[in-house]
Amino acid sequence: EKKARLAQDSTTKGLATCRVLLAELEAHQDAWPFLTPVNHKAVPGYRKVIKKPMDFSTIREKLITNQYSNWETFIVDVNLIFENCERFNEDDSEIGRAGHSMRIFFDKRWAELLM
Ligand SMILES: Cc1ncccc1N[C@@H](C)c1ccc2c(c1)OCCCO2
Repeated sequence: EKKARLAQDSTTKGLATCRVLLAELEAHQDAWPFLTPVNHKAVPGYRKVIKKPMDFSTIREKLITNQYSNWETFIVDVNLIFENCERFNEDDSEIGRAGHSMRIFFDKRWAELLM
């Protein structure tokens, strides 16, 4: 509850938990569309439609270079991946389904680890 949230917030423990969570996301079988930045040359229209691209390798780089002040700023970037996916991909598509699967997994795990 509140006390736990405060304890998790800007402590190193909160960010160490983000590393655990990110490793689980990267290892998930449905992570494949989200592991590296979308190459806009390979995906026509992506650069125009998606204003704030994000992917797991970029999040990892930001974690390593201390660009997240707390776990909440980390969560914002993870959710950006799923929002971008829903915006660009049909729900009934390979990548769309992978995005929904990853979001369900993520929502469950961060609640268990960080709340
Ligand atoms: C997350 C996302 N959203 C929209 C489009 C692509 C992606 N992911 C990228 C990594 C990707 C996945 C599948 C691809 C692809 C690129 O290359 C074009 C050829 C088809 O295969």
